[in-house]
Parts: sequence; C-alpha cells; structure tokens
Amino acid sequence: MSQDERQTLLELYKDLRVADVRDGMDWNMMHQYGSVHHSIRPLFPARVVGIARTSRYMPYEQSIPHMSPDEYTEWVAWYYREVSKNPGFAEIEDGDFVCVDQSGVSVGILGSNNSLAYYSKGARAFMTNGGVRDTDELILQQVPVWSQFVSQGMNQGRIRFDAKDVPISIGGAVIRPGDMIVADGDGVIVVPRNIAHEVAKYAHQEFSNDKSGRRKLYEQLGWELDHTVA
Ligand SMILES: O=C([O-])CC(=O)C(=O)O
Ligand SMILES: [Mg+2]
Repeated sequence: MSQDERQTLLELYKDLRVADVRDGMDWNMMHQYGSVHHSIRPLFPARVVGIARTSRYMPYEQSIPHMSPDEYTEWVAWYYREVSKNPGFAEIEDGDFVCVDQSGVSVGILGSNNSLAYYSKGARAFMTNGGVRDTDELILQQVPVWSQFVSQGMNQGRIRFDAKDVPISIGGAVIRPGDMIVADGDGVIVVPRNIAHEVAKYAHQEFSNDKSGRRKLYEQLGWELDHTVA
C-alpha cells in the first residue's frame, strides 16, 4: 500500500468508534465478520486506529535442557536470536497496528521494552490473543495494548516464531496485513482493506446520526458540549 493510501485510510477512520465501524460493516452485509472476540480487552482506556502488521507464533514443543544459570543466559540469547525473534521491527511504519497471533500461549511476547521500541518507530498499538507483561509500565508509558490476558513469563521454552506479514486469526477474526484496525473500550474490529472505503462511508453516517442525537440531549440536559458531540 502506498503512503498516500495509508494516510487516506488513517484519516478516514480517525474519528470513528468501534461501534460505528461495526455498523459500517453491517451496512455492507458483513454481520458475521470483523469483531474480535470480546475477551480481548484494552489494558487501559484508549482509542486507536491503525493498519495491521501481522505475525504468528506457535507453542514451543522441544524439551528444555537442564542448565546452570550462566548456561541459561546464553541459551536465552540464542533463543531470542534463532527461535523467537521479534519480527518485522525494521519494517514498522507510522500508523501500524501490531497484531500478534501467539496461539493463545500464556507468554508475554510483548512487554514494556519491545512494545516501546515499536511505538518509537511509529506503531500505534498492539493486539494479541495471548498475554502481555510489564503491564504497570505499559500503562505508565501509555502504550496501548489489547490482549486476552496478562502473562508473566518470557518467550524462551514457551513459544517460537512462525511467520510474519501473513493472514492470522485473533479472537475469531481474520486479519490480513494492511487491514484497518479500530480499537477502543468496546474492543477491536477489523475491516478488510478492499471494503474499507465503503465501510467508512456508512460508519460515518451512523456516527453523525449518533452525534447529533446526543448533542440534542446534552442541550436539553444543560450539559457543556464535549468532543464526542461537538
Ligand atoms: O523481553 C521480552 O521478550 C518482552 C519484554 O518483557 C519486554 O520487551 O519488555
Ligand atoms: Mg520486559
């Protein structure tokens, strides 16, 4: 996708809520598609629009040799180099939404260090069907994550890298590289790129109906208008 296309899509979706995008999908007869399972939740309140960058990990099936702690230090370095590298770091682009299918394994592939490195290269947020760790720092750093759960452990002996920039599945939704991802307190929704403009059109229709309806109610209630109705 060209930079222009990416910027156009990010701009088109920037104000939309998950609920609006859900409606936009329904208006395109995509009722059964897009919504990531409700068990995948934000670590802290945030709303992010981004473009999917995908990777997939599988459970590690080898046995773990008995080692001294010093041998283990070397083994971990080898493991991260050869078995569970953090993929796609060099390719991260501004506006990416990093989506990691970790096959539901309880491991903190994403922590406060690597996610911040991705964030500093332009990644806007992260989603995984497994765990994240260092959650207190992730909250402090305000690096947005939607995950299935929290996990304490590192990768070694638990998970191996399988593929990057491939279609993956998270929470029952298929995510292809380049799809639009919208995430907020209602969870996450995925919009296939080939229908992204059509979905946005009807999502905006519903969004503006909602805004004007609530604005009238705010006025009746004598409330000050906020950004959700202005
Ligand atoms: O080291 C890891 O694999 C994950 C982690 O805790 C971090 O990046 O902070
Ligand atoms: Mg860490």
